[in-house]
Amino acid sequence: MSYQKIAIIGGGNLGAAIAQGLLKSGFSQAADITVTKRNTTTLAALQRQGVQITSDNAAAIQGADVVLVALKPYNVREILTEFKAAFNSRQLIISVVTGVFIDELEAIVGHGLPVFRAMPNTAIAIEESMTCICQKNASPEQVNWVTSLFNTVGVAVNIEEKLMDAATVLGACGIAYALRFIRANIQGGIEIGFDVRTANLIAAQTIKGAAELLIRGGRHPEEEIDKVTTPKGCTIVGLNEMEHQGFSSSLIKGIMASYDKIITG
Ligand SMILES: NC(=O)C1=CN([C@@H]2O[C@H](COP(=O)(O)OP(=O)(O)OC[C@H]3O[C@@H](n4cnc5c(N)ncnc54)[C@H](OP(=O)(O)O)[C@@H]3O)[C@@H](O)[C@H]2O)C=CC1
Ligand SMILES: O=C(O)[C@@H]1CCC=N1
Repeated sequence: MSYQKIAIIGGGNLGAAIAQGLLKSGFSQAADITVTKRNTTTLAALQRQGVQITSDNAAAIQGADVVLVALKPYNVREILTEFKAAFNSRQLIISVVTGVFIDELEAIVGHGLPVFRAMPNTAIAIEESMTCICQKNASPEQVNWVTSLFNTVGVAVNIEEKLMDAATVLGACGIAYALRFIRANIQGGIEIGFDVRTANLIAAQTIKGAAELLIRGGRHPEEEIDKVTTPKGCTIVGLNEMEHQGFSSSLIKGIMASYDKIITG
């Protein structure tokens, strides 16, 4: 089993970020990565690093051991169907497309190929993705290979396909939610006296530290919150005011709205 040549079909925000992560981590050599897109001008930076950039999906798929599909949900079926003749029985397919089931992809690419769905996030560009993976038709070796790919560019976890939509909301959309939380901290920080650059640094590093406390310590957030909330102190006053304003509730409702959008289309 040799999976060296990777074709990323759809080099947009996520496809390009995956190529960057594969390069940066050393998982792939630039010459082994091909990225496709109709307007290739936006991929000049990858091209300068030696990645093959093309609009020729058929050639990219034919030359690949692994075809990683990063197209939009609304045109993925049509595009894969157009190029279905380019797939062969030795390939492995990975789709990062939201809401498109393995059975649908399998029916298009044929050959009984191992088909994976992966849900990374844009932090894959800096090897810090959280990636949820599920699969069909794959051997344990193939599962290990795909898992190790995503572990190289962050942290990977294997889940059941029925949880992929939830993984999309929590892990992939979650990047935007976390960044909006950081932005709100910056806005508050400016109001209490910091310039934007300093507020940005303090907010981002503080949130990174909070996340690391959970990841390294394996703890529940409330255990760490208890260590910060001095009785009669300023933290609990701030927290309670945030909750009076619906902080946790608004986040949970946002997560549910996002999930409903995937389910209902
Ligand atoms: N962005 C994110 O954070 C995440 C996205 N996803 C999923 O990943 C997928 C991609 O999302 P995202 O990268 O944000 O979307 P983008 O729109 O940025 O990327 C899709 C790319 O596909 C290209 N494309 C369109 N038609 C073709 C074609 N015929 N051949 C080759 N390329 C084509 C487009 O470029 P052009 O028009 O130049 O061809 C575009 O750059 C989606 O399914 C999304 O749900 C999953 C997790 C996170
Ligand atoms: O917003 C979206 O639909 C995509 C899926 C996950 C992140 N971005």
